[in-house]
Amino acid sequence: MTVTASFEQFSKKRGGRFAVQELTFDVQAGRVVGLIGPNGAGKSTALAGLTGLVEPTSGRATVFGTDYRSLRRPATKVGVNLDGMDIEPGLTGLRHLQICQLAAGAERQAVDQILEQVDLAAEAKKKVRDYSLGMRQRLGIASALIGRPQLLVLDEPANGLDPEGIQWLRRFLRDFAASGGSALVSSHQLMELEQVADEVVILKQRTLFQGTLKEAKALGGGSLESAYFKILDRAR
Ligand SMILES: Nc1ncnc2c1ncn2[C@@H]1O[C@H](COP(=O)(O)OP(=O)(O)OP(=O)(O)O)[C@@H](O)[C@H]1O
Repeated sequence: MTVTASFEQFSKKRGGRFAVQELTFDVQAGRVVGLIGPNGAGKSTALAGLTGLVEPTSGRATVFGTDYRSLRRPATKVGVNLDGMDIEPGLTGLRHLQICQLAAGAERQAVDQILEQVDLAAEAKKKVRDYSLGMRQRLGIASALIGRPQLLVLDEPANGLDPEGIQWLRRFLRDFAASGGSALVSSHQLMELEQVADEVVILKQRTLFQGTLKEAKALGGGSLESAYFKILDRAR
């Protein structure tokens, strides 16, 4: 199995205390891994560490066996959409994606293909300020896809999506994994994650659980949500 992302004893102190402590797990090709935990658990910090936006205090987080920052054309390997990666509201969706395409060194035709893929072709010439939250979310995913990466790192991708959008995201992630891609996805939407993840990591500064979705659900009598609350309760 090919490991596409790896945390090895990854720890990060923020504001004098550990936001994440000794996080260790791998993401393998063809797998969707869900990263869950309460607000402030360190999920965004872990994803930022993986994508070179924060330096670990100790340990490592790597993609394809190396630091994200040392990848030559990172967007062709790893597609990233994190919280706070705001899109300039005065640009059209099309223009935003063209800029991403140039920055990624991707082919020009990728822009139209990916707009189709995320169902935004009809709204591509609208300004981002006139997009709904769900449309902005899909544009963010489009930006992550522009370099045709093999690994996706997505922070709360289901936020703001309507039921159709959620269904689209689920199908998209399953197809992406079926074609050999992998994804590390943080989410608060446990019911949603239950539909899409192969593996689950529950984080609250430290790892409280890691295993397959099946193992997690078994702990909660068949429900990821019940397992999640049980595991958090035990850790109190
Ligand atoms: N730039 C920062 N400076 C100082 N502390 C920070 C910073 N960013 C995050 N933190 C702290 O690190 C901890 C983890 O935050 P983080 O955003 O990684 O959690 P999260 O699991 O993504 O939360 P949420 O689900 O609310 O998005 C929190 O205690 C937070 O206050």
